[in-house]
Parts: sequence; C-alpha cells; structure tokens
Amino acid sequence: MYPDLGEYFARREQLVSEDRKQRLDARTSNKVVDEVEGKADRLVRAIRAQEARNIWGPDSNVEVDNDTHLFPGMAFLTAREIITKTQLFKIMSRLPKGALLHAHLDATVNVEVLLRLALRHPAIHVRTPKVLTANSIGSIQPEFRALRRSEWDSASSVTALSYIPGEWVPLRVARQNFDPTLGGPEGFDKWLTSAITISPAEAYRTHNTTQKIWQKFQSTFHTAGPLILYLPVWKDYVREFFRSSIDDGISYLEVRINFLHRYIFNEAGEEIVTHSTLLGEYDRILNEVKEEMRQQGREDEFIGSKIIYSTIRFIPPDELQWYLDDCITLKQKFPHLIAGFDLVGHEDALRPLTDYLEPLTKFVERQKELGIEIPFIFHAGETLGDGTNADNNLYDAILLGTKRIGHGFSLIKHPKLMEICKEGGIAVEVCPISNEILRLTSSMPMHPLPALINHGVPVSLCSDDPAVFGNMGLSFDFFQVLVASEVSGLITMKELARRSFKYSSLDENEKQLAVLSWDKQWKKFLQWLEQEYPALEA
Ligand SMILES: O=c1[nH]cnc2c1ncn2[C@@H]1O[C@H](CO)[C@@H](O)[C@H]1O
Repeated sequence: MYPDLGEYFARREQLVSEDRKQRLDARTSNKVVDEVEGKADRLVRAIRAQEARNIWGPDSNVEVDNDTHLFPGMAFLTAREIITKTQLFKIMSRLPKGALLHAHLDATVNVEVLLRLALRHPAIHVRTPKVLTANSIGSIQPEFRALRRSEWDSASSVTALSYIPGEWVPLRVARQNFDPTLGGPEGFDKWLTSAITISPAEAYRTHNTTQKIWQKFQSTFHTAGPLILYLPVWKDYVREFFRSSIDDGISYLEVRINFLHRYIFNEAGEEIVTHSTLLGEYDRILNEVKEEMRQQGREDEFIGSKIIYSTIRFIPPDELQWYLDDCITLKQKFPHLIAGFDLVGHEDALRPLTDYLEPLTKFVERQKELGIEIPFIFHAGETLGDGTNADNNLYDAILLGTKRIGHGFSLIKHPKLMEICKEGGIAVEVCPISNEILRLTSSMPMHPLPALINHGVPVSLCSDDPAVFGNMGLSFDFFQVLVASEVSGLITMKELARRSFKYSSLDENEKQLAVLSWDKQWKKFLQWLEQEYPALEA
C-alpha cells in the first residue's frame, strides 16, 4: 500500500495538519503568531514536558499516599497543593485571562476572607441544634444570621455543656470561646471551612453520585448565604471579588447574582434591602475600584463588570413572573449592569426549561414592547444524561435564543446543536474544575472541552464557584486545561483569553477597547516570561 515510507509520512503529516486546522492555535485571532509568541509557546511546552516527568510522571519525587496516582490533569482537589508549586502554574497565574463569563457571586470570595469580613460585625450570630462535641462536630453545620439589636443574645459558646441548643451566640464570641479540645478559634475556622467548601474526601469518596455531591454543594450556599446577604458584608464581598479577580489577571467580570431572596439584611439586621439598593451599591463599588485602578495607572487591567440576573429552577412557573418583572425593572434602572437572565441550580433534579416556556416567552414580548434587551444566558446540559430533561435543556436554551450556554457539558452528544453554536457564535461557558468536583468527569483528560474547541465551537473558560471548589480566579482552570494536552499550548490559552471578550455582553466599541487593553497585558506577560526564564530559552 505504501511501498515508500517517505510517502506514508508525507500523507500522515498532511492528515495531522488538516485535522488540526480547526484548533484554536491554528485560528489565532491576530493573524500570525509572532516570533516572541512562538518562543514563549515553545518555552511553556518545554516546562510542561519537564513537569510531566518530574512532578506528574515516572520521575516524580512528590510524596503522596499509596492510593494516589499522579498524572497531569488529575483530580483537582488532590492535586491542588502540588499544582501551586509548579512553574506552569506560576506562568498561568501571570497570564492575562480576559473575561470571566460564568461565576456565581456568592461563591467567589475565599472562606478566610469571608470570615474576616463577617467577624467585623457584632450583629452576626451563630447557632447549632445541639452542643458541639468531638462526636457531633463532623455532622453539625453552623447556622448564621444577622440579628436586630433587640435580639442579640448573650450565650457564650456552642461548645459549652451549658449551651442551650438553638440559642444565638455572637460570631466573634463563639469563635473566641470554641472549645480548645476542638481546636479553639482555629478549630472554629476549620469547622466553618468544612461547612462551606467541598473537601477531597467528599468529592472523591463519600459523596459518590451527582445527587450526593449536589446536596453537599447546595448546603455550602445555604450555610454561607446569611453571612453574605448582610449588606455591610455584601459590599466588602463585592469589592473583594473585583480586587482578587484583578489580581488573578481577569479584566472583565460577568457574574451571576442569585436574586432568589427578595430582600437581604441591612446593618441593623432588618430584612428590607431591595435588589435595586444592591445594584446601586454594586455600581458604586465598581466605579470605586475602577477609579482605584486608574489612579495606580492600571486601568488596562480592569474593564468592568456586568450582572446576569438569576434565580433557581425550583421556583413554581407562576412565581417566575415576579422575578422576570423585577429583572426588567432593574434593567430599566441599571441598563449598563444587567446583561442577561438565567435559571440556575441542579439541572438533573430541578425543573426543565420547558416548565417555564410561558413566562419566558412573555418576558421576551414584554421587552420588545419596552424597547429593552435582556438576553437569556442559560445554564443547560450540565449533566451526564443523554436525552434526560437536563440534556434536553440544550434544545430549549437554543430555541429560546440563548446568547451563550452555561456548562453545556452534554453538548458534544449533539452534532446539530454544536453546528448551531458554531454558526451562531453561541459560546459555551466551560467550567472544567467545577465539572470534575461535581462528578461529571473524574479528571481533565476525560473532559469534553478539547472536543468542543477542536470542532470550532466557541468556548470561554470559567471557574463557576471558586470559593467552594478552591479554584480561585481562573489560573487553576487554565492550568488544568493546559497541562492535560500534548497539542494545545500557550497560544491556545491566549486564544481562549483573548476571545472571551467577543462572547461577553460588552458593546462592540467596549469589546475593541477591552481587546486593546488585553493586548498590552499580553505583551507585558511575554516580557515577564522572557525575563523569568532566560536559561530555558527554546
Ligand atoms: O454549576 C452550577 N450549575 C447550576 N447552578 C449552580 C452552579 N453553581 C452554583 N449554582 C447555583 O447558584 C446558586 C448560588 O448563586 C446556588 O444555590 C446553586 O444552585
């Protein structure tokens, strides 16, 4: 068939090149990869190859227990500490990431910071349904609430034998008086952390179905919610979200805010703060942070932020109307902030989009009458199902005109839908670490992301719930994607970051400016890379 192996290899090369034509590296958005970029790409490949052997592979001297098998792109929570020590992670931390288009606000600020913010306020209290002991600490979660002054309680510890279950203890006092045999104040912090984050044991052993891990996942929001939904904390939380994202190299944030609760608590512990007040505060803090950046000469590092109005898929369809009206009111008041509408929550267990067709289509009509535009930006297909309600949500999201798709994990089972996304520029907000922890995939090499990008489906890389999963910023998600391929390299990461603005809700002019600013960041990044790794010059 091939008398001459030379001919075989020529054909092989041609086939590989045709196959790779669709990949992001082959479709770079600013025409050609220049020399500096080419060099940087080779450098990163060399470091990746080295670490594949020395850290993740046969020559590894990283100490792990007997059950742990190291490999690039392995289970994130097991690998996290190791990842933070790699050169590749150092490089990904420096990479300008572009826009973050899928994150839930109430899971974006890390636990230590949230606790520090909450501890400033004497109104915040904690209680438990039982006295906390060495036996019960593993199964009892804290309940938090901001109380009115008249309700402030004087109980002094949830770990004292004299504690009357259900009594409120001031947060600071409860922490201070936490039983030394349970670790004292640090033990308190650990207890809180385990309630509002997912541990490796939960993700990979005990909560071994999507149903079980979602139960734990939901309970993290349930527990942390009252700390965040207290206006004085909420304001600091938002500011922290902006600042920490900027520090990670993210320059634009399109965040989902869950507006399920119609009111949140004010400083005095009254549940009367409206969504409109919240957005007013959001706007003010956003402008303050932008000003801060301008004053530091860093305005290129932060373009701004918009909000995707969200509520949860367990709302009865007739109640959705209230949220849709609320969303329209907010859009009219803050047209520059509201970028879209979404329904969130565990798709496998909750209502399918078809339950809401009537209010959703009316919502579209109403916008036409009012001359406003609030695109749907739906979560859909965040599932292992094939033909289940959650999987079928993809059809409805597309029929309803979704601007992007949140997760779209099951999209690769639908060739026609992939074609539509490709042709219509419907980007998929892919959250690889989230998918792994919520048990849709056991590691990065099994994730459908490469299938999507190699077929030319627009993709943006996202973190989803970094405070719960520990993937703060976007560096970890970029790392996991980069480390798990032999073909995709720095140029792929560049394309993912640079294109993210294109799929955002910025207007055309803003997008152009955002990309210009990003290009400056990219240049600086390349310079840093050259200075940092002179010896490794490829
Ligand atoms: O990955 C996700 N898919 C769907 N819903 C989510 C995901 N992450 C968080 N939430 C939803 O957002 C709410 C907090 O704002 C959570 O209650 C959760 O239901």
